[in-house]
Amino acid sequence: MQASTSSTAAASSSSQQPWVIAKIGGTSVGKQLHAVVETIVPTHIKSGNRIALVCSARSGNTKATGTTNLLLRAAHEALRPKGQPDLSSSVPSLRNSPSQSPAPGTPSTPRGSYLLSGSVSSLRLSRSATPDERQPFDDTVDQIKEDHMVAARKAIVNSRELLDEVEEELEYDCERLRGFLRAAQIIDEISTRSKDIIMGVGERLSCRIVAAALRDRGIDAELVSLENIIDWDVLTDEDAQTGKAADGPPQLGQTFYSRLSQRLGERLAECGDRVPVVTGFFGVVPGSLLAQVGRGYSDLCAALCAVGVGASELQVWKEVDGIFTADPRKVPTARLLSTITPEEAAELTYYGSEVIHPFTMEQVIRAAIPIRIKNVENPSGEGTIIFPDSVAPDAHPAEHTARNTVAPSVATRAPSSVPSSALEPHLGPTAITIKDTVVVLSVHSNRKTIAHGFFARIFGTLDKHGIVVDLISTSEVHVSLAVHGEMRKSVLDRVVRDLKPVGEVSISRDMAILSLVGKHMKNMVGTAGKMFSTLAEGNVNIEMISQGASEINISCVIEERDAVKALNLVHLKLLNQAPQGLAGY
Ligand SMILES: Nc1ncnc2c1ncn2[C@@H]1O[C@H](COP(=O)(O)OP(=O)(O)O)[C@@H](O)[C@H]1O
Ligand SMILES: N[C@@H](CC(=O)OP(=O)(O)O)C(=O)O
Repeated sequence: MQASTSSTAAASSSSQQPWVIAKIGGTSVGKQLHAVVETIVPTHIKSGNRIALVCSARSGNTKATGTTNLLLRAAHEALRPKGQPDLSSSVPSLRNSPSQSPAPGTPSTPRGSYLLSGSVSSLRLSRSATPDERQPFDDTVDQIKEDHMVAARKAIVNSRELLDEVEEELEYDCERLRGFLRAAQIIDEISTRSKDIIMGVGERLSCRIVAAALRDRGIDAELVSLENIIDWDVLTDEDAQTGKAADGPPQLGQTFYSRLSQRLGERLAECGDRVPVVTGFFGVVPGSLLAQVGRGYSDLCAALCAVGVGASELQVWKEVDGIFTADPRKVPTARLLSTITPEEAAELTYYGSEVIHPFTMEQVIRAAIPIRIKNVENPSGEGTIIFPDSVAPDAHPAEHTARNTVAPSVATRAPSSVPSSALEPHLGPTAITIKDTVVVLSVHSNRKTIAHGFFARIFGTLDKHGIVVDLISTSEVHVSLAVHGEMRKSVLDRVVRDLKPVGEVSISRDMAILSLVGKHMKNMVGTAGKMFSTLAEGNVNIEMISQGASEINISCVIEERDAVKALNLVHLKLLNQAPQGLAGY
C-alpha cells in the first residue's frame, strides 16, 4: 500500500509531541470504525498528540464469532479429513451466520481459488477449485474474505482507487491464507508456529481496512505489520530461555519484552508524520503466542508500543465505558470505577472480566505509563484509569499540556486527572466477577501414596495434559481443582483415566468461579463471611471455597446456573454503594 499524499493535520514538529497509543478492540474495529477514524484520531491530532492505533482482528457482535475464532477454526479444519464432522467445541460454528452473504449490490469475489505467486502486484489466481476439490476450510476462508470485503466497502467511501487497492490486498491475504492451509493439510500438520501465523492474518486484514479508512478521510496513515518484528536470533537466544523448565517450553522473560518494546519504538518513529496502524499480532514468539500470552494479545502489543515510544498514556478502547464493579451486562446496578490498581485489574481479568489482558499492566506500569479504558461509543467519557497506589499524581503535568475532548493528556508519572476522591483511602471490595464454563475435579487419595506423592502425581498429570488450575482447595488426602471446562471431552477423559491410580476421581461440570476482588479486603475482617452468608441466604450452593492465595481475592465455586443471581446478590450487599470508610462493616 502506498502512503497517501493527502493532507494531514499532524504538525511537522511531531517528534516533540506526546504519544498516545490507542488499542482498538476487535468488536470496536468491527462495529465502531467510523468513531475511530472520524472522531478519536482527528481529535488527538488536533490536540497536538501523536497517536498510533494498535488494532485487533475484526469481530462482529462478539469476540466468539470474530475473525480470530474463524481463523483458529480454519486451522482445525485443515487437519480434519473431508466429510468428518467438526467436533471442536471451543470454536463456535458460524456457517449460517448472515455475515456469510455479501451485502446486496456488492460484487462477489472469486471463491475457492489459491495463490501461486508471492506479492500483491504479481497476484494471480490460478483457477477455481471444483466443488469436489473444496476443502473443509474453504468455506471459512470465504467467510473471512467476504466479511472484510463488505467492511472495506462500508469504511472506504471517498476514493474508488483506494477501495480497489484494499480489495486487492484483502484478496491477496486471504488467498495466501488458503494456500498456507492447503500446504498444512498436505503435510498433515499445523505446528504451534503455523497456528500463530494463521491467527496473525486477522490483525493484518483488520489493519489494512483501518489504515485505508483513515487515508480515505485525508489522514495519512501507515500499516505497520509486526509479523517480522521479532528478530529471531537477537530476541530469542538468551531471553527466550529465561525461566525455561527442564523439558517445558521457553518462557518469555522481561529482557525479551524490553527489547521488543525498543524495536517497536524504533519502528513507530519510522512512520514520521503518518499515523501508524499497528497489527496487535506481534509475530511468532518462541513457544507460540497462544501458549505464552494467550488470546487478547493485542493489549500486550499496545503496552509494548507505549513503552517503546514513551507514551503519555495507553488507551484501551472498548465497547464499555471502563471497568465496572461487575459486568454491566449482567449486573444492571454496576458502577463505573474511576480508578483501579493494576493488581485488581489483572485479578478481574483472570477471573472472567476480560476487559484487559493481565500482562498489559506490568509492562506499562514499569514505565510509569497510565492505562485508560475508554468507550468508542462515548469518546468524551473519562473511562477508568489503571494506575498503582504507590505512584502519586504528577505535580508537574505541564510538560504534556495537550488536552482534548477525547481524553486529557497525562503526565508521564501518573494521570493528572485522577479524581482526588480515588486517592482517599476507602475500604471494602472493589469489584465482583464470574468465570463460567468451569469443571471441578476432585481427587480423594487411595492412601497408598504419601501426601507429597499424592500432589506431585496430580499436578504432573495436569501438566502433561496442559491443564491450568484456576482454583484449588486441599486437605492431606483430598484435593478439589477448578479448571477451565472448554477442553475437549477426550482430554478430560484422559485426565480422569490418568488420575485413577492416585485415588477416587469425581467431576462436577457446569460450574462457575465467583470472585470478589479488592485491594483493601486484606485489611478487612468479615468480608468473606458477608459474601458467603449472602450466597447462603439466596440459596446459592457453594461447591468449593478458596481464600488467601491472593490477598486481594476471595473466590468460591458455585453452579453456573446460579452465576448471575450470585453476582447480583453479592453486588447488592457489598458493592452497591461506593465504600466510605468503615460504613457497612
Ligand atoms: N467488570 C467489568 N467491567 C466492564 N466490562 C466488563 C466487566 N466484566 C465483564 N465485562 C465485559 O467485557 C466486555 C469487554 O468489552 P468489548 O468491547 O466487548 O471487548 P473487546 O475489546 O475484546 O472487543 C464488555 O462487553 C463487558 O460486558
Ligand atoms: N484477535 C485476538 C487478539 C485480541 O487482542 O483481541 P481483542 O482485542 O478483540 O480482545 C483475539 O481475539 O484474541
